[in-house]
Amino acid sequence: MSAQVVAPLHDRYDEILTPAALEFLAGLHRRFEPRRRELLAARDRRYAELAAGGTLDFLAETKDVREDESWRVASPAPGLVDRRAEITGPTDRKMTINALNSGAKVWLADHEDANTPLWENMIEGQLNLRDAVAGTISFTSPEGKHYRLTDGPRPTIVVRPRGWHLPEKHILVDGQPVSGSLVDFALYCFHNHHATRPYFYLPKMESHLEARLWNDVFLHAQEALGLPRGTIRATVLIETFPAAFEMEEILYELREHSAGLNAGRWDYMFSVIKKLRTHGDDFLLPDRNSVTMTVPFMRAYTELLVSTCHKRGAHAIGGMAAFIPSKDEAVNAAAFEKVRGDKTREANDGFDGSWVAHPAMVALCTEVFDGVLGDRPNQLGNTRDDVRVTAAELLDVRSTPGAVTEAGLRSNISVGVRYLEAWLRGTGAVGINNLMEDAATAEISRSQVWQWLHTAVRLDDGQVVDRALVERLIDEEMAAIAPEGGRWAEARALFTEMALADEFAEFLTLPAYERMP
Ligand SMILES: CC(=O)SCCNC(=O)CCNC(=O)[C@H](O)C(C)(C)COP(=O)(O)OP(=O)(O)OC[C@H]1O[C@@H](n2cnc3c(N)ncnc32)[C@H](O)[C@@H]1OP(=O)(O)O
Ligand SMILES: O=CC(=O)O
Repeated sequence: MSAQVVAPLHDRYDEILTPAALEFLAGLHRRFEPRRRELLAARDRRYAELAAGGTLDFLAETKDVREDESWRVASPAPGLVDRRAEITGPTDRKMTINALNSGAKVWLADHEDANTPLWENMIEGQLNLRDAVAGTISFTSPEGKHYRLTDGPRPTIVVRPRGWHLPEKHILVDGQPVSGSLVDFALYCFHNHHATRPYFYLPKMESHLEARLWNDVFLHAQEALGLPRGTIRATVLIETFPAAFEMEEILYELREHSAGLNAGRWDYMFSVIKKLRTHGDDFLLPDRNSVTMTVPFMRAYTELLVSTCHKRGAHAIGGMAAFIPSKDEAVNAAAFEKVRGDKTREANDGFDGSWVAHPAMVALCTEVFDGVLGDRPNQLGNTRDDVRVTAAELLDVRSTPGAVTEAGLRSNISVGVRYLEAWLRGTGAVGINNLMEDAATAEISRSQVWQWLHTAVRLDDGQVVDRALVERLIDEEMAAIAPEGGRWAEARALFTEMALADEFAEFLTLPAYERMP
């Protein structure tokens, strides 16, 4: 039996949900679902060890991989040699065209954190990707503005599928929901491998064994589709605390298919909070917006990422500065200055390129990397032999300067509820207070509220965070938002539930997905 679709089939959905594509997906599901489940259970076991007082360290059992100087990842694939400016964003039709016209070298086409896994988003996203790859995509907005692809070089498309934890409840195999990761991977790969090389950004992995699972998925897919080994390429986001201790092993597992690593800073912060949320002051971060990339634990992580990548011939791609353009001139100038500073630090540290959230920032990122790369397509030769990062440095969260404040608590509440409201409506990335907010940044906000409450943190003004305070601030922040229409009541209820519950929700997207039609 093939995969079964249990959701409405709108116009053109039959072009994506073809019998052959569903058969391919069902084959992947049957082969890999038991391992996916086992690896998710392994995450839980590892967390239980941490909660019981354990710590993170480089793995003893993979020492040989780290100490073997001889191996390298595959040479950079066509379209992925020069990655100095990468734009990220959802795959809705208008933004797909805007991203492809942006002048970036790469477009991260996001089926993950900048997207809501609403059924329509997922399937229409695949249609948009297919039309984009074919070069036929166009769009007319409700206001009558026409969008089409401009002439000139276009970014290489790199699709970010959902993480291993997310199910796709609208497609069943043998009565079970399939993995969202496999749906996004399979449908894109199946429909586009004739016209383009299938490239991916892989999110939220917690171990090299999860990378091994992806590698086996690639091997199987290549064989099933008649593609030469190594055609599929993947850049892995190092964005969980455990993965920072396994960067080299992750490259090794995917070496035939590797296109490097990316420093997914926002999810990384979320993971630091999540994994050591009950460990007290040693792992207590100050207000979200005060944690910069230059604090010791973030610096250790990015330095290790660049040196690990370049030692193995892999690209190191920088992360997202969340400042976005504004209509207010002063705010806009400050946003560009902050992004310039961030990209300059990354380029000087040896990154080969970096991310921007908005087309208006592509030129800035390009200019900064041009300044360091010049005519070279990347700086893989900058092996950063000066870098030595210890486990203790990766774990040094305690040295992060800054305070936990009522303003920070309020901001976390306000951002968390606003983001959830947009998410429930089907929008996965929004601008709030001149910052790009997506699932990763919102995860930090709601996790800090949980952590500060459940460990009774004392704010800088002496107040202790307790249930009464959080409930009062939720009331006040909701009053300030003055919500009308939309899905505010559900967003507030979900945020409150996640903030106050004894059990920490592993991902905000899981309970939110249950509330989605
Ligand atoms: C932590 C991480 O995982 S980061 C990676 C995931 N996050 C993302 O990818 C976020 C990407 N960015 C975005 O989604 C958007 O920039 C937002 C939501 C933050 C702001 O979007 P808007 O409010 O539409 O911004 P703004 O009004 O300035 O946009 C101007 C134009 O640029 C377009 N645009 C803005 N960002 C993008 C983008 N990333 N890709 C393509 N087009 C974009 C808008 O669609 C709009 O087009 P139009 O003029 O043709 O209507
Ligand atoms: O996915 C990227 C991040 O910063 O999180």
